[in-house]
Amino acid sequence: MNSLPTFETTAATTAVPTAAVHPKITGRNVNVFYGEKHAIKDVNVDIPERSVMAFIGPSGCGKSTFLRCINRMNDTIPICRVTGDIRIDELDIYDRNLDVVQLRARVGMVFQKPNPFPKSIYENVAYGPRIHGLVKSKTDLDEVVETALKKASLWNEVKDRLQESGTGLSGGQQQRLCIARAIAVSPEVILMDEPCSALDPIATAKIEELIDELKQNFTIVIVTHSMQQAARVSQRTAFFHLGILVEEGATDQIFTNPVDTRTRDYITGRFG
Ligand SMILES: Nc1ncnc2c1ncn2[C@@H]1O[C@H](COP(=O)(O)OP(=O)(O)OP(=O)(O)O)[C@@H](O)[C@H]1O
Repeated sequence: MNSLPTFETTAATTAVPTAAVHPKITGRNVNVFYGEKHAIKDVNVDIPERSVMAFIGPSGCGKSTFLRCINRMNDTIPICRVTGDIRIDELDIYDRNLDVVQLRARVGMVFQKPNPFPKSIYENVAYGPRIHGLVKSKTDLDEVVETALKKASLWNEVKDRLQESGTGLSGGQQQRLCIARAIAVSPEVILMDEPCSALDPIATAKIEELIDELKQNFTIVIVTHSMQQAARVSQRTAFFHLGILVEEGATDQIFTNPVDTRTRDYITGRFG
C-alpha cells in the first residue's frame, strides 16, 4: 500500500455512474434524513446483477442506512425520510403504490446478529413461502425448505433434526438458517448487514464461501467493517464517508489504486 501514487480528492458527491453492465439496482440523488440529521448525501450508485457489492467506511458513515433504503427498512423508523430515486430493474421502489411486503420478498435481508424465529428449523424456512403463497402442497413446501437449506449449505447438518428449534443451532448455523430463510422466498437481491460480525473465523469462512456461491443466482449487497472480507467476497466496493459515497469501483481497483485520498486513507488505516 505504501507505493500508492499521490491522489487528488474528488468532488463532495459521486457522479452519476456510467455502468457498462446492466445494473440490478440504481440509486440516484439519494438523501436520507433522521430528523435534522442528514445521514446520506446525494448518493448515486449502480449495483450490478448477480454479483457482490461491498459497502465499506468508518462507523456512522451511512452504510447501513443506505442498505436499508434498498428494501425500505427505514420506513420502520418514524423520523427517517428518504428522497431521491431507487430502482430495482427500473421499478421505482419508493412509488407510493408499491407493496412493501412484496418488495421485501424480492429483497431479502440478513442481519448482524443471527435472528432465527423461536420455532423449528423447518418452520423458520417454511414461514416465508407459506405466507407469500408460493407453495400449493406440503410436498412442495418440503421441497422448497430442502432446496433453501441446501443452497445455504446447511442441509447436511440439519436434515435429521428439522423439527428442533432454530435457536438451538450454533451462531454460524443460525446465520446460515437466516440465509436459507431469505432464499426460500426466491428473492432477487440479498442485503447483508455485517453478517459475520458475531461469528468466529471458521463460521465466517463458511458464510463467505456461501456468499461466493450465492452470487450466481442473487444480487448481493454486503456491509462490512472488514476490508479483508470486502476484498475476498465482493466484485465491486463502495466507500462511504460522512454520508457521502466517496468512491465506487471494481474491488481490486479500490484496494490497490483508489482515486480519492479519503479512500486511500481509510484502506491504509489512517482513519476509521
Ligand atoms: N434510527 C436512527 N435514528 C437517528 N439517527 C440514526 C439512526 N440510525 C442511524 N442514525 C445515524 O445516521 C448516521 C449513519 O448511521 P449508519 O448506522 O447508517 O452508519 P454505518 O456506517 O452503518 O455505521 P456502523 O458501521 O457503525 O454500523 C449516523 O450518524 C447514525 O448515528
